[in-house]
Amino acid sequence: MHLVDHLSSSPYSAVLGFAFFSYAIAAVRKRNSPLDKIPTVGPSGVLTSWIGAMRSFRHGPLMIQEGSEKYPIFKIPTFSSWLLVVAGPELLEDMRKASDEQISFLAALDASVQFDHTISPRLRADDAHIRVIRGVMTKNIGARYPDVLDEMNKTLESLLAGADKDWLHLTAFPSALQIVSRLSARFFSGPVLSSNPKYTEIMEKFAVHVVKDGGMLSLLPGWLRPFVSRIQFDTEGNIREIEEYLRPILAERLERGDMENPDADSNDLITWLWNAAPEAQRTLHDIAIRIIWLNVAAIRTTSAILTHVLFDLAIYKSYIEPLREEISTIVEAEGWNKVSIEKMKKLDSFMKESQRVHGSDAVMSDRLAVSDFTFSDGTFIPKGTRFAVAGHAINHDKRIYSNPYEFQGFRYVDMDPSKWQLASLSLEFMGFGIGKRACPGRFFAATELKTAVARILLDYDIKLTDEKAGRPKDFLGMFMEPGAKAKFSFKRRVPIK
Ligand code: HEM
Repeated sequence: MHLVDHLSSSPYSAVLGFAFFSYAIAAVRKRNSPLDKIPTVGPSGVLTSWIGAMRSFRHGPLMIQEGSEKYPIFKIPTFSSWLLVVAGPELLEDMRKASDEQISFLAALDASVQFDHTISPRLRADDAHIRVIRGVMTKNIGARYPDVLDEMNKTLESLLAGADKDWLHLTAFPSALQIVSRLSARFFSGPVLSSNPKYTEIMEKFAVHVVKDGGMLSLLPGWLRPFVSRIQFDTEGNIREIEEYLRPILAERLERGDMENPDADSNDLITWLWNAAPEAQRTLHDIAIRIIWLNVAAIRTTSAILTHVLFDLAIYKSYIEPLREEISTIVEAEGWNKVSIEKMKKLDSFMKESQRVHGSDAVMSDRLAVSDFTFSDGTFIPKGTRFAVAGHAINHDKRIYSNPYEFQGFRYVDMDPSKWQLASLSLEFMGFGIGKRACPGRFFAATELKTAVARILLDYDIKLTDEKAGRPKDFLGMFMEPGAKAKFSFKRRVPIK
């Protein structure tokens, strides 16, 4: 029998017919899709894009680097959908200027971290916590600086207690997490909670839970999410525990009438959030979930940068002495305070370079088009499209940086501080995001991080525990992860006073 006759008279014909029909529909749909006009990195055919998805799974950051060098906006195939990436300066400027009603940061964030299940749907009720960070919290960094310094000293005393006589080996990222969660807890909610390891442990657990479990839940159908979420993490139980820690503090302040005129001890996030919240959200629960979310936003990001900076100090040792000299000269003349920390320009530059080279994800600043959106070059994306910025590629663009892959710790020392300080925003540096929803905590993060590194540099020597193995690989998929297991070692260089 001829092959065609065989196929047409066998069950294969039905399968083949169905496959051909599906392919034809997919091809027509694809041709009509507005995204089809946007250039693709990797194969873009209905079937071949699966090969591209496999490539992007293994080498996504490289494909994004390639796309950024060729196009201002492009897409790469992934297993679930196209990943749309913006890299060109004019298009980034369009994103910077766009309103939340056009492209939404929160809708994109919510889609990936699933707030309803990982923290609470009430988080969406109001933006009070964002107003607080941008306003009263940032204004109070100077006034509250002594707490940051005191907590840093206490944290180092306990974390590095074994480093007096010999090298102490510590797993890098968890140690940075410990430092940052204590500093954040002290600044956010005072010394009683920052010195309570159970409180900081729950906050650290939330930081992992929201990102990891949220990401996993987002891949499941909506009806399954509440069940899986309950199996993964006892969100409600953990929130209740945080409420119990906050309850006596809040009750005492309300009884004393401290909220309107906070003294030094009650001038913190608990009071600020209470005052900023609309009446209906002045509840223990609402304060607790907002503090949890701000901890999540603050802890992982800051700990990752601290780890990268400490790795870079251990590797580029020639920077250590000039940095120590700068820090000790300024501290001897002016003491430890927010202004003296701001004057540490070499330290600022070193940390910014560390963030540039190692600290940005391949794609970041996700947005969701909540209405149809047209970029200034005419590129159209329909309502409902998610897109992101080529963070790592922009930070390694040779049109912006000379020798972009070379670590130059003092690259920004003499550059315009409004654009090139650690906490500055610029479309040529992707660290704290872009536009109206750029990180509101960046000023606190910069002060906290510089204090931590300055204290460590003055009192300790640092090296990679396994110098031969070198620095761990940066990327885990599209994300910059500072290596979960890598260790660094510390040894005290000045006696304890
Ligand atoms: C080095 C440390 C940090 C880094 C690298 C970082 C980075 C970022 C980035 C990239 C975004 C998204 C911006 C965008 O999509 O355009 C963001 C948002 C945010 N960050 Fe940070 N962040 C850091 C520290 C902090 C700290 C310490 C806080 C809290 C005090 C904080 C609170 C937030 C909040 C609340 C948002 C969401 C803003 C909104 O809803 O508009 N971050 N951060």
